[in-house]
Amino acid sequence: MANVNTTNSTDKDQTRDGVPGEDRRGHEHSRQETYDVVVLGAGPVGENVADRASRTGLSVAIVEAELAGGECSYWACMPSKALLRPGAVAAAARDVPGVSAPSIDGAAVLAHRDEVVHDWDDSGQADWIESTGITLVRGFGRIVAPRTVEVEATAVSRVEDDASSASGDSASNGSPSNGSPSNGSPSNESSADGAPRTLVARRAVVVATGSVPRLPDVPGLLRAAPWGSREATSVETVPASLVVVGGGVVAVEMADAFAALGSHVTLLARSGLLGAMESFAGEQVAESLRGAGVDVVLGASPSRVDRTDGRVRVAYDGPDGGAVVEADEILVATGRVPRTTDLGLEAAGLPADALEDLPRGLGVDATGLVRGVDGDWLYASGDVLGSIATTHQGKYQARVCGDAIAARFGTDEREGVAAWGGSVPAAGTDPEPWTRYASTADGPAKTQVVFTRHQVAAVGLTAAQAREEGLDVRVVDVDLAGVAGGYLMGPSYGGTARIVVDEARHVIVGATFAGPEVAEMLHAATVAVVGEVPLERLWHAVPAYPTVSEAWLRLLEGYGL
Ligand SMILES: Cc1cc2nc3c(=O)[nH]c(=O)nc-3n(C[C@H](O)[C@H](O)[C@H](O)COP(=O)(O)OP(=O)(O)OC[C@H]3O[C@@H](n4cnc5c(N)ncnc54)[C@H](O)[C@@H]3O)c2cc1C
Ligand SMILES: NC(=O)c1ccc[n+]([C@@H]2O[C@H](COP(=O)([O-])OP(=O)(O)OC[C@H]3O[C@@H](n4cnc5c(N)ncnc54)[C@H](O)[C@@H]3O)[C@@H](O)[C@H]2O)c1
Repeated sequence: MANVNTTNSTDKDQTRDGVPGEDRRGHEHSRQETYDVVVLGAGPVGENVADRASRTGLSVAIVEAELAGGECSYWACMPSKALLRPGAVAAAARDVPGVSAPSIDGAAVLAHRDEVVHDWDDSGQADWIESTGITLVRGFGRIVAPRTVEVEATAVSRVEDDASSASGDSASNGSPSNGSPSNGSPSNESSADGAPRTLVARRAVVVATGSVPRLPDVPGLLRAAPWGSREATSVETVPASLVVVGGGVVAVEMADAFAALGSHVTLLARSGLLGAMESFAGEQVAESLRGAGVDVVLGASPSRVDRTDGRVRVAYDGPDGGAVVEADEILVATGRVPRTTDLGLEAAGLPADALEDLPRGLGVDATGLVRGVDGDWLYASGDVLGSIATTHQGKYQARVCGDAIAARFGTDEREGVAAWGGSVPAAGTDPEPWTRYASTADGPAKTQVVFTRHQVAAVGLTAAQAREEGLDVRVVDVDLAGVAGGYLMGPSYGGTARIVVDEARHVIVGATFAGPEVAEMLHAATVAVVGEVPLERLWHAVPAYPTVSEAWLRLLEGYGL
């Protein structure tokens, strides 16, 4: 068991701040180092927390078991979008009169994907981390006592084991997480002799360990070597045929990408597509996928999977009594679960109900502080919370969490921070919504874009969700084909824009856009929702002619303004 260094606050103990020390007390082979903050997981969320927390003079270590930059950079957001873009561009070009038929070179697309993920080499990310003064510790971290993390060198296999079955998923992205991916050949291994390192956090430990795919319990599935999203996004040879199981974001995006790359894709969804969004979104994406040659089977649940002679056979119950579909590969995209196992959270002093809830994620307040832990030293952000699983919302939580830690424990003045938002609330005190240290937007203003060629971009509540919350809402829809900017995109351009208006306040509480290239329409709606801009004021925001954004004019006219 690691020796817990109980030094507090500003003590400069045997190990210098943030610098690996020579202290070997208590553990036979363990090195003990003391930092103010230890972050578990260097995905986009962990990196952002670490960056923010370090800005008021706190020493910060970040522990990463695989690649700095996380799932998003190497196996999720970035490679998936690199695989999706060619199909969308080709479809858009096909719709413009006078443009010769575009073709897709699969090998070139995969080569570009390799560039986007920096050949799974995270040295750029590692360099960025080190350049900020944060210490990157390579290895698998586990909480062994309050404020104490032990880091084991055998990191890569442990996280893969955790993802088990289908595969682990992770991704990276932008600023902190914008650089290059890594390759799991650590530059900062947990210790030269392979012995665990013990990291003591004087102030806070932040769990940002992400999520892993969830596999349904279907007979024969595991033996059929199914793909998870990692296998799909890192594919080296495009299969001639692919069965995709699931109707969520991963399923529709990957079905679209592989269809564009030349696979014959069958998508089996147990209900409609994109069930968490407005129903027209899933219906239009299904139609678009069918147009791209995908066999979309709705109401289909796999009952048995077999692989023989390299071919996968998937029997499913569904329309007309079900059927069997055959393909070269099967991708399972049936959701993700927070990565909370084997993190030693039992040693963290979580209350019994929180321990029971761990498979569903860690419960935090609006600053990211885990509820019910003595001493208020445990924080969490991102996919591991089990609430929202997108990089941008995770990074938003991370900015709030990192800033709250920096403000609660830091010593240096942080330029710019005092200028807005006031003082940080005491640990355990809920901050006021929409104030500096509250991740309020996670509820009423969360955003998501689905990057299929017929995109879906949504913010806030669907009409059904708003009604469930007891709001008196009015819904306005506009056909994007009727907007001059839409017509100019191409004769077959079409889609839908919807706003959900809270009639009591005359503000938009939700908006959804479905159609080619609508992603960039989203932020205007997000600003309207977060700003609670009254419709009568929004009326003065004049969209330029002839852009697809003129849909806003039609939406307000549809409302009666
Ligand atoms: C196919 C796919 C496509 C996606 N596309 C998008 C998109 O376009 N846009 C979007 O916003 N979101 C997208 N997402 C979601 C996005 O990838 C996640 O929301 C995001 O990666 C979450 O970031 P995170 O830092 O919480 O977790 P992760 O990115 O999973 O990072 C967690 C990190 O912690 C490390 N780790 C775990 N346990 C330990 C441990 N014990 N010790 C040390 N390190 C540990 C892992 O190795 C990993 O690097 C996509 C997801 C998938 C699967
Ligand atoms: N563009 C993006 O922002 C993006 C892209 C990909 C993934 N992500 C994130 O990654 C997360 C995971 O994506 P996902 O698509 O795996 O999950 P999801 O929750 O979006 O969809 C899961 C799908 O699997 C189905 N399903 C669940 N259990 C099943 C079972 N036992 N049998 C058959 N079907 C079953 C559900 O009905 C649903 O259609 C999401 O939270 C998403 O936000 C985001």
